Formats: sequence, C-alpha cells, structure tokens
Amino acid sequence: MIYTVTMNPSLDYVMVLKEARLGELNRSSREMHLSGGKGINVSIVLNNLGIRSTCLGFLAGYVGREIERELRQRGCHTDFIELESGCTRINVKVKEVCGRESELNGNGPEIDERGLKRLEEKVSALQDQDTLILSGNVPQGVAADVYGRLAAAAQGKRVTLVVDAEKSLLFPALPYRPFLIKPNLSELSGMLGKRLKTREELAEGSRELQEKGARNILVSLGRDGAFFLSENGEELWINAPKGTVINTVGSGDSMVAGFISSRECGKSLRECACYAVAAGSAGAFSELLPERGRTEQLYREISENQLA
Ligand SMILES: Nc1ncnc2c1ncn2[C@@H]1O[C@H](COP(=O)(O)OP(=O)(O)OP(=O)(O)O)[C@@H](O)[C@H]1O
Ligand SMILES: O=P(O)(O)OC[C@@]1(O)O[C@H](CO)[C@@H](O)[C@@H]1O
Repeated sequence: MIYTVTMNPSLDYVMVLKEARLGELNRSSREMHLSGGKGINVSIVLNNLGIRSTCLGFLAGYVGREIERELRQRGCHTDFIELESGCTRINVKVKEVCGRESELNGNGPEIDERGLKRLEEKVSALQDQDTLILSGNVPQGVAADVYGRLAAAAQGKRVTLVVDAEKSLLFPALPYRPFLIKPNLSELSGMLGKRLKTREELAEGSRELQEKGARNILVSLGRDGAFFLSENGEELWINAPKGTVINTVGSGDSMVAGFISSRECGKSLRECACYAVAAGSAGAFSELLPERGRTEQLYREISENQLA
C-alpha cells in the first residue's frame, strides 16, 4: 500500500479574479473549494491514475470534516488523526486573468507530542513493499526533525520513502536514504545555499544531495520540465510538453504521484521520470488535478522524444 502523509492539510479556496489589487476590495468572478495539502494531492492524483493509497496526517474542526468527506466521495482511503482543538487551514489561491497565481497559506492547527506519537505508531505499522510519501509543510511548533522521526519509524522494513519538502524538513530524513526527493529549482538552491544558474551547476547540486543520502532526485523546473538524476548516475533532461497553462497549483504533487504510479506498474526509473513530467504538465494544463487520459497522452508525446 502507498501511504501519503499530510501534516498540514488545507481546503484550497480558489478565487478567480480579473485583477487582484492589494489594499482594495477585490471581487471574484468564480470560486472553487478543493481538498488540498501536498500529500492529499498526491493521493488524489494516484486515485485518478488508478492506484490506491491511504491518506495519513491530521485533520481538525469543520474544515477537516469537509476534507475527509470529499476525499471519501472521490474513493480515496483515509486514516487521519483527528485533533481535539483548532481547525484545519483554508489556503486562498488567487488566479488572475493575466495568468498570475498568488497563494495565501495558513499556519494550521497545533499538533502536540501525543498526536505525533500516534502518527509514528501508524507509520511503524507499515509493511515490506509499502511506500511512504512525506510531503509539504508542517504547522509552526512542530519540530523540523518530524520527517526524520517518521522515516526512522518506517526503518527496518523495506519501505520506499519519498520526501517532497523544503530543506529544514528534508535534511533530517536524508540519512534514511529516501528513494525519491522532488525539489523545485528554488528549493534545490535553498538546500545547497547557492544560486544554481547553469545546467551543470544544477546537475552538480543534485549529485551533492545524492551524497547526503537521496537516491533518486527529480528537480522540477516548471515550464522547462525537469532534471532527473537516478541512483545509477543516469542524468536526464526532460522537456515539458507545450500547452495552455490553466492552473499550476499542485503540479509538483502530480509529478510525485506520476513517478510513483509508474513505478507501481513496474516501469524503469527513466520511464517513471517521464511519466512524472507528463502528470505535472497534465495538471498545469487543467483546472483540477490531472486525469489519466491527458497524462497518458502527454506521456506518449514525451516518450517519443526522450525514450526513443
Ligand atoms: N508552464 C508549464 N508548462 C508545462 N508544464 C508545466 C508548466 N508549469 C509546470 N509544469 C509541469 O509541472 C511540473 C512541476 O512544476 P513546478 O516545477 O512548478 O513544481 P512545484 O514548484 O513543485 O509546483 P507546486 O509547488 O505548485 O506543486 C513541471 O516539471 C512540468 O512538468
Ligand atoms: O503550505 P504547504 O504545505 O507548503 O503547501 C500547501 C499547498 O499550497 O500545497 C498544495 C499544492 O502543492 C496545495 O494544495 C496547498 O494549499
């Protein structure tokens, strides 16, 4: 089974505006409520791609209940821990007609040590061949070594570990040799403490992260696609397909889901990386998270160029 962990889920409130102006009354022309948070997005996309997973993490209050209801309605399996106080955050995503996207992400409810222990127990119960995906931010007050703790809880079994998080959360998990990490360019630069300007610098930076413990590294590059460095030392630059961009929120999560779904189907690392880019772009080209049909279509396009 694949388990996604979302420490800090969110209800994404998407507001479509002609133009957003700070300090003024802004009225939207359309709104959407979507269950979100990075791990949850990964589970939703896996579900869209026909792969089962279980959502772990924390939910609280009426927002938490709505997220759980919506996920179950979609057919996603959930095993969240319900917090006794506080409320799961509502993240506001503002989309303007010019294509600019702005995000206002909340801090989220407090998680106490008892809650963290309960999550550790769930992770300790994972079995050989399971996959554990740790994605996204944590609320303030949760120590940055939390992903290290969860990775440690899964140790001793043959669990495939995936971490998609910024430096302070990722680094404590690196000694547990994650199978896959997926930084974007700015996260990768932050991890290495330097700006990466050329392709060679980016590849060199990825190799540095491999020395620190990451096995496979997929660096997402937005409209420029991705760079993939495999555990066998293979390097691959994958161009993103061309298309009309509608919504890039969650495209990084779609990549993680694409990679892992392809691996579940027994594909090579190279094919997984290309499928990841296809899922990321399929997400960017649609209003909602990507569906299987569009992902497969873009994968055929990408693989004609990359895997010939
Ligand atoms: N303009 C675009 N055109 C085509 N594909 C895109 C575009 N923007 C994003 N993508 C696809 O989505 C993938 C992930 O994008 P990006 O690098 O922005 O991830 P991210 O920063 O982790 O995203 P997020 O945090 O919003 O989930 C890219 O590798 C690419 O496949
Ligand atoms: O605050 P975090 O955890 O870094 O990011 C949360 C978030 O922006 O990430 C997802 C898109 O990747 C959204 O569904 C959600 O609102």
